Amino acid sequence: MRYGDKTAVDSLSLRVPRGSVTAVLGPNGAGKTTTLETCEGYRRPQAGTVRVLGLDPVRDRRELLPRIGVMLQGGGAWSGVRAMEMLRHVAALHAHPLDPALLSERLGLGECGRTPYRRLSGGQQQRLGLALALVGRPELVFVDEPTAGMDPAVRRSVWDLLEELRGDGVTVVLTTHYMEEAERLADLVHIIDHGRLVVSGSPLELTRGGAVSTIRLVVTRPFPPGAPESLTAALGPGTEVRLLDSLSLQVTGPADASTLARVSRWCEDNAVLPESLTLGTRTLEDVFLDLTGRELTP
Ligand SMILES: Nc1ncnc2c1ncn2[C@@H]1O[C@H](COP(=O)(O)OP(=O)(O)OP(=O)(O)O)[C@@H](O)[C@H]1O
Repeated sequence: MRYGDKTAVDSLSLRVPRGSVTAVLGPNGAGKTTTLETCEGYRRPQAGTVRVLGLDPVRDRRELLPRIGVMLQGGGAWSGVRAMEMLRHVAALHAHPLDPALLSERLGLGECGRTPYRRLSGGQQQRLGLALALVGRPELVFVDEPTAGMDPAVRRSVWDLLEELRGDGVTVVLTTHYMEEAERLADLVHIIDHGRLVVSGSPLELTRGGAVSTIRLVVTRPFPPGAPESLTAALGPGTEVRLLDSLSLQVTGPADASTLARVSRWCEDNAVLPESLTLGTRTLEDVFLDLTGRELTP
């Protein structure tokens, strides 16, 4: 997919298993929304093929639309329409809708049912957007940044709902910036950057790739100059040391007792007083950084 000279999605090849939750993860401008919009039939691919439930999203739109739900990143409702009015309207367009009252209750929209769309808070607009995507009992739902702008409690209730959908056999494709969201919800994560696939796998496969883990060292006074290089030399091959800030660094490599002992000996030899030394598995953030050399969330 190109916009003028700009290539937004480039030779991207993804497959989403039925009944799974698939997360498309990537930094701003990676091409996530363009990918989703192409699957939803809003954009015709300039090259390549898209099939959704076996159908062509542009050519077979009439057949496909009743079977999918779409939550856009913003908008999707008239500015003056009241929340419940909109939900009931969309429900009425479907053959076997969910009960709008129950769904709105579930998403905590009860108290703002009479509020015009433009006066809803960002989080309420998001929840209404999700309700609109789900009310027609879709087989497959596309959700673009479903919990952006939501407070943590509401975000968790949306996660519960998305998990229930999977339990009911609904296929969920979501884009997200939140690592925690992808790690918690997704069966399969596709990390994309500059419109290309960087890596795919389950969160566990990606974060536990081999025996690689991290050790995080936090110290009480700033590290001496050249600390990462000297620690790298002390640890030997197979480990990588990255300064996170003046008081903390991260070692990536085999997080075993011998590496821990060497880190601790290096602290002693360099008069560095550790405040904490913690072992952790890698996050999807680390995976992205390793593969691209850049941060996922700026
Ligand atoms: N309508 C458009 N016209 C021109 N360029 C566009 C258009 N839509 C997107 N782009 C560009 O295409 C690239 C991919 O954009 P896209 O919105 O698909 O990324 P994204 O991963 O969804 O980003 P975000 O996380 O910010 O939503 C970006 O560089 C963006 O600036």
